Amino acid sequence: MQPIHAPFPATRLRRTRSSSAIRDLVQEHRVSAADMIWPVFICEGHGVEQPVPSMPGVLRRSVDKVAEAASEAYDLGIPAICLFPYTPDEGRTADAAEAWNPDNLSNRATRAIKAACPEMLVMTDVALDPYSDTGQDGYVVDGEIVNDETVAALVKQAVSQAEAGADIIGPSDMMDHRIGAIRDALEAGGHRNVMILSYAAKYASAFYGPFRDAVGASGALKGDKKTYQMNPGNSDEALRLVARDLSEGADMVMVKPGMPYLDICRRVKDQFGVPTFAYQVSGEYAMIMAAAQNGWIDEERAMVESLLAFKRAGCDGVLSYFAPALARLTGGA
Ligand SMILES: NCc1[nH]cc(CCC(=O)O)c1CC(=O)O
Repeated sequence: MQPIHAPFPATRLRRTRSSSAIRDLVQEHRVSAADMIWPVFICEGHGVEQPVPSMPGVLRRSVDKVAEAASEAYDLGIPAICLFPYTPDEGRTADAAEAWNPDNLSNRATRAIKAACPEMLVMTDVALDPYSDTGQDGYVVDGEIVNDETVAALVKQAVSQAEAGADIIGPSDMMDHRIGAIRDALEAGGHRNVMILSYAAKYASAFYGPFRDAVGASGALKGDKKTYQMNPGNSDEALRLVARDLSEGADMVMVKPGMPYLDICRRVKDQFGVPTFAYQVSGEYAMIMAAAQNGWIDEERAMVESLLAFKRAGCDGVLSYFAPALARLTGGA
């Protein structure tokens, strides 16, 4: 795009910045509750709301409390919530069988949210890390994260989530061919309208640290995730992953983390034109909150500015722990 540009003073670009009214009128991008998917942490118990120390303002909630919070969030204009279970070490096994238990924490929370607020879209996480004794997203055999055996387990996990009432399945594991395998199983099981939001371009990132505390995975994790999550030095590879996942039946795609990867968001949106999301992950949230709590930046302004960046980069929506705070600030959809 080449803007027509008359020489000064015919053109004074400050004219359209000269009052709040004109600034609002010419604003290109906006972010509101309607753009948000809210990630929440669930724990066992009743009436539990437990702060996550490395994520100020974020709680682990028991199923009853998560259902309550989901209804409140929907009333604030947030259309979707994404569930992450906290599993204590004793709940983790070599076969990760809890992942497809119809009564596991995630599936109980899905049913409770759907009962309390049927309109709220429930997104669930497909990966073995909350349930594996290694903290890895896949099975480990002789030190290798084995792909195909893991995919078979992920399919069982995804089907159990769909049966519990999940609207959006979010495979975050980065195994090859899991989207195709899950899509086939959903079709075969009659779950034709269950959507898949693929964590298509998920990087092996230092910014997941606080999340691993929140779900109890920090102590469990052995090694790193570099043989399946992406190398932060790559971007063409992200486009190949998105193309592959779309060809296997993903309805929507995600780039993760968010702020360090806005170039990837833009390339994905430009190249594919599909519903594109970014995950502003735990470490990004923690950085902003830590600086704000030290009085070094303004929390509200930094929050809005960081979320607006995703819209400008071409994202249709954002997964962010700031969702309720943004919704309260902007007054809903
Ligand atoms: N399947 C794991 C998973 N799903 C979402 C996150 C991170 C989210 C965040 O940091 O907010 C992770 C962490 C990881 O890959 O180790």
